[in-house]
Amino acid sequence: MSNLLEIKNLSYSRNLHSILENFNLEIPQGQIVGLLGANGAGKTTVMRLIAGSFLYRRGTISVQNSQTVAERKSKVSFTEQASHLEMNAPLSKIGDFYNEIYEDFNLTNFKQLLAELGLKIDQKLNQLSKGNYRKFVIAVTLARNVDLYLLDEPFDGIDSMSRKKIIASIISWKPDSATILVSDHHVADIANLLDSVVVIKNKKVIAKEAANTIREELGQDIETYYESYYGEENDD
Ligand SMILES: Nc1ncnc2c1ncn2[C@@H]1O[C@H](COP(=O)(O)OP(=O)(O)OP(=O)(O)O)[C@@H](O)[C@H]1O
Repeated sequence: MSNLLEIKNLSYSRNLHSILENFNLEIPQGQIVGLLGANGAGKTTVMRLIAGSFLYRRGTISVQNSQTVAERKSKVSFTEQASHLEMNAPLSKIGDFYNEIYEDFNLTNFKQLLAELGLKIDQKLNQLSKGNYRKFVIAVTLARNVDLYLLDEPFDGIDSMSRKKIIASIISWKPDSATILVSDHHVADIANLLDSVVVIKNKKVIAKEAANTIREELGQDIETYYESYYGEENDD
């Protein structure tokens, strides 16, 4: 299986504060991978670096063998890109807007995802509750046809029954070739979605394991596996 995402020896600092050091990560095509770590571990930063919203000086990031920011941007759909939208616009207009700016946007899929998530196309963005807004962000992110989807805490503010429904929608929507990196603090809730997990701590990937191995060979659930690595960050 070829790697869709390859991050090699990545180091990244912000305002002289080192956030990632010699960070390495490989993700095969077609997998749904949970990016786990405590608050401040660097999950959002890693996604911003992959998506090209943050620039790095040391190391390499390649998505489907593309390393330039412009090429990566065309291959990645990131939940954070759904910001700075016209809040007074109905979802139909936002769909049309995305359809104009992204060649890979699939309007039919967008409408279908909205319907599956219980949202109406004529609702205005500023009329959505926090949870429904998050559902819209998931729909607009997944409606692009790209190699890699970055979902940063996509279920934040969504009630647990809706989470289950959304996770079922993602599983049924996902094309075999699509790769998803998803962060979430409610590990148990997303466990069924995941093919593997990656744990970030002390600026690095400290653990990476297939979900099947965790369950069948280690005899643990994913939350217990994660908790065995969770703890205080080193203050170095
Ligand atoms: N502008 C900044 N200058 C310096 N350090 C920053 C800046 N913004 C973020 N950081 C630091 O970067 C680190 C990683 O933050 P990041 O948001 O990526 O973590 P996270 O794992 O996504 O956290 P959370 O789970 O709380 O969302 C944190 O230690 C944070 O303090």
